[in-house]
Amino acid sequence: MSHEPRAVSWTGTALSLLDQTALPRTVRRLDVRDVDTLVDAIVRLAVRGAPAIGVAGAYGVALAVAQARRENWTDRELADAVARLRAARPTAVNLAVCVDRAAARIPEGLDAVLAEADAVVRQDLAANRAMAEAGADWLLKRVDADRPLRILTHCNTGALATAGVGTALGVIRELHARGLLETVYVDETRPLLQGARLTAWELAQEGIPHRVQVDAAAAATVVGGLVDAAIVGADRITRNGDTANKTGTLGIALACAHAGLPFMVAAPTSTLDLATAKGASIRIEQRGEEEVLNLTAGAVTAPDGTRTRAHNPAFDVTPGTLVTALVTERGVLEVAAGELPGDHWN
Ligand SMILES: CSC[C@H]1O[C@H](OP(=O)(O)O)[C@H](O)[C@@H]1O
Repeated sequence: MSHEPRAVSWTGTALSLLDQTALPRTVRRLDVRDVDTLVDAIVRLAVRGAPAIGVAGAYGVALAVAQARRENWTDRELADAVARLRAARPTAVNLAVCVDRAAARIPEGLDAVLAEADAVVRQDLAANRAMAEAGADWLLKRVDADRPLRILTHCNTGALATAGVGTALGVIRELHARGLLETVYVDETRPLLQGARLTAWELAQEGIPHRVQVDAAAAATVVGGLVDAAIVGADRITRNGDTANKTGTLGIALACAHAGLPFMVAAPTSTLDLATAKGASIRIEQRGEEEVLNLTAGAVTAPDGTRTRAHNPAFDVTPGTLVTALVTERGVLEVAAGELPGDHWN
């Protein structure tokens, strides 16, 4: 799949979302014309992925301005709608940053808000391209293999999570384009299966060789020498390089450290939260227990929810000391070796 059709696009009067809850079985778009429908779409991951929800948030401010005009909202009502949009999901920093960027343009009118949202898209497209190149260059130098590489990835970090070719999946696409990718081990990424449903769909569309594995297999895949590196995305990176990403990421980083393999994080600088010193301060989204308990595979269901509870943190935090390389559009930092984002970018 190229990055068309895009996960998020503005039609001129509505926000068009590729409904990621329906993929891969059904490809359908949602035309969203009001803020609370967009908030709901973000909360239930119809649109998801840190950069993509940043884009949706920026255009969501334009929806709010148009809705305010249509429904004669007061300034307070408009501000409240923007606040609901900004708070839809707490961990990915891109949402708040991009909503704030677009909201700052409200006094100039709808066209200015749309121009800011368009700029968010352009910047993410360019960042994706830069990260794909830089990440592939760094990894090929680091691994120094005379053969195509085997990569493990987690969740979905591709065109469905960004405005372009992806973050970690952009690096993987670049390796494939250079003829230097043997295969991708794709963690299914329970409970919502972003890997098995979305990453597999993107890779299959482009004939990129891959195999889906249960999340619990990731450590043995790494330690067993089946891959040369792991590349993941991020939702929020603090000043010391601590990285919030989809639950399960920390285990992969620990396995890579144990196996002496590169653990790479690919994220645009729009995912950096340099105002936060370390990962312990990141608010981790706690999602509904039903996502864990409603096991759909094999029609197995967990015991009655009244006694069987579930723990469903949407993300975990990987210490920067386990991040071999942080790939951004501004270059690659070897965080574990002491090159910290907070020291390099203000
Ligand atoms: C391009 S990074 C996408 C990032 O967002 C995902 O989370 P979710 O599917 O809950 O939005 C995951 O953490 C990915 O690494």
